[in-house]
Amino acid sequence: MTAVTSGIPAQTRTDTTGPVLQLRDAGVRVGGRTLWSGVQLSIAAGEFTAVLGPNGVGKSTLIKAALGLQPLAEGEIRVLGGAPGQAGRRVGYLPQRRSFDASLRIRGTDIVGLGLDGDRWGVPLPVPERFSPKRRAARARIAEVIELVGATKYAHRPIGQCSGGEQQRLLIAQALCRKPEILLLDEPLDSLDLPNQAAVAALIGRICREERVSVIMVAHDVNPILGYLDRVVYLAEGGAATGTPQEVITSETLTRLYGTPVEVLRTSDGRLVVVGQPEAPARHTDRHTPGAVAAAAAPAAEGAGRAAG
Ligand SMILES: Nc1ncnc2c1ncn2[C@@H]1O[C@H](COP(=O)(O)OP(=O)(O)OP(=O)(O)O)[C@@H](O)[C@H]1O
Repeated sequence: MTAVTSGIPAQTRTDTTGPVLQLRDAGVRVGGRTLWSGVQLSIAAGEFTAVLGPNGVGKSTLIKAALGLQPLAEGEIRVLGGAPGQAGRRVGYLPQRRSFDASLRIRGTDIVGLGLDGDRWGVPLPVPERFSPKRRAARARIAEVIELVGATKYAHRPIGQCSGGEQQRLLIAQALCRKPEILLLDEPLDSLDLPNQAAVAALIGRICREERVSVIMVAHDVNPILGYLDRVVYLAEGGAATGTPQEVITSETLTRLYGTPVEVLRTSDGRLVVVGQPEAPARHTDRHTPGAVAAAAAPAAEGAGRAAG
C-alpha cells in the first residue's frame, strides 16, 4: 500500500510549536500482513482529524500506533514531539465501545474518576476529604468534566442504568480527566442512535474547539462529524490520503485509493454518499454496515455541510 498525500496543508486554529502527531513514511504489519505503509501525516494542535476507511483496513491500528501499543514496521511516528507511549497523561484515549451490563451498580462519577486514578485500584486511605487537598482537587476535576460533557443530571446513577449516549458522554469525560492535549477516540459514535450520534459529535467538536484538545477520531461514517473536521486520514487497501475533507473525500481521490471507480455524491442536506466503494478486506470480522453506501447511513450532523477546515 502506498500513500497519496494532498499537498495542501489543512487550516490550523492555533499557534503551535510543532505537530501533535506526525507520521513519516509510516507502515504497519500485523499477523504477517502489511495493513498500511508510506503514510505521511502531520496534525497540528487543536485540529479535529477523522481516520476513515473500510472495515479492517487498520484505522484502530493507527490509534494503537499513536499510543505506542503497535510498533511500526517502517517509518517514524512522533507524538507531541516524542516517541509514542511516552506522553503519558497528555494523551487521552477512548477505546472502541464497551457496553455496560444493565445490572452494573458502579456510578457514572466513579467511572469518570477512573480517568484520574484508574492506575491505582483499591480502597482509598480513610483520610477525610477536608484533610486531603489531592482528593478535593480530584473531586472538583471529576465534577468539572462531567459538567463539560453535560452529564451532571445522570452521573450519580449506576452506569448500567444510563443510556448508550449517556454512557458515551461519561466515557468521554473519563478520557478528559487528566486534561489531555490529544484525545484519541475509536469509533465513539458506533452503536449510538442517530440523534445521539449528532449530539456526541457536536460535543466532541466543542471540546476540540473550546478546550483546544486535538481530536483524532476513528469513524465509520464521516457525516455526523463533517462540519467539525479540519483534516481527514483516509485509509484504503490501495493507499492512504490525507488533507481537508474537501480534498480527500472526492471521487478522484477515492477512485485512486481504491483503484476502482468510486463516486462521491453530496446530498441536498450536505451529507456525503460514497458509491462503488469496494467491500472490506476479507479477513476482518465485519461489525458494521457493509456495502457501497454505508457513508449514507447517518443523518447530517448539526453543521454538516459547512465548509470544513
Ligand atoms: N494483533 C493482531 N494480529 C493479527 N491481526 C490483527 C491484529 N490486530 C488487528 N489485526 C487485524 O488487522 C486488521 C486491521 O484491524 P483494525 O482493527 O485496525 O481495523 P479497522 O480499520 O479499525 O477496522 P473496523 O472499522 O472494523 O474497526 C484486521 O484485519 C484485524 O483483524
